[in-house]
Amino acid sequence: MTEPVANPAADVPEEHKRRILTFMKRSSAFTTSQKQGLEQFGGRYLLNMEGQTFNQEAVFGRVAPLTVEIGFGMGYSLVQMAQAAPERDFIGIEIHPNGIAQICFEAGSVDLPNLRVMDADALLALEHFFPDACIDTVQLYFADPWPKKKHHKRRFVQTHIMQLIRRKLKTGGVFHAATDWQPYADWMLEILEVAEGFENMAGPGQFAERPDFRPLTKFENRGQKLGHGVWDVLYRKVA
Ligand SMILES: C[S@@+](CC[C@H](N)C(=O)[O-])C[C@H]1O[C@@H](n2cnc3c(N)ncnc32)[C@H](O)[C@@H]1O
Repeated sequence: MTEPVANPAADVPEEHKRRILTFMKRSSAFTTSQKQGLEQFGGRYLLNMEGQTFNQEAVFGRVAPLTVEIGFGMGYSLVQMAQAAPERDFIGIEIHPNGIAQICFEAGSVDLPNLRVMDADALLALEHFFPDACIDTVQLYFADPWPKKKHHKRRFVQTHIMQLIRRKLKTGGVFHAATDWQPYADWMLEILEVAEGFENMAGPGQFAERPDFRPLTKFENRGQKLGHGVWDVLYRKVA
């Protein structure tokens, strides 16, 4: 997997400049479907977190098990997951404008009722938008591995971020991550094995079997073509 390429023209909001970011903001011209995605379906699928607190009943018209995906990329696999699990609600969080527009198009094209999307840094969304103990699953698939040592601080899986996720998960809720970058897989295992309030669902020190419910993502597919392996970790919040 390659590191994201910096786009000097991309605008970085002031509040992001002072924090360690887990992403590099980049964007390209919208395709016709991406334009259509925002124009036709943005109103239905985009959630605005400004001054708001998440209320599942108000957003989805029901209370159902809730999955939040951090960094869904173009969103194809998240749409597939939501289609395959109509009994659950899904919220995808992404900062890549093309991905946000694309997922609106994909979801709108199949009239998907159980998905919403946030154009936000997931760390800010988790901290400010979601109440504590409201999420059943947080998933993080093929997150940027930030392979250089000086960038390890930008990896999403960090001890303090796992405690933020723990706070937002219900007891019994699950954190699920997958990566095709072995050093990041080892890094995640090392952090999660000692993370307070979590237990490894695969057994101490073990990676999990690839679960059937996780569709092949765009980056997983890319990794497979490069001959990379894939590592899943599944941790349950126990307290
Ligand atoms: C390597 S891509 C993987 C995309 C997708 N999950 C896949 O497997 O194809 C990682 C994505 O995470 C997004 N991302 C990274 N940090 C994020 C954050 N703090 N909030 C929202 N999205 C983030 C990036 O914009 C990027 O699209």
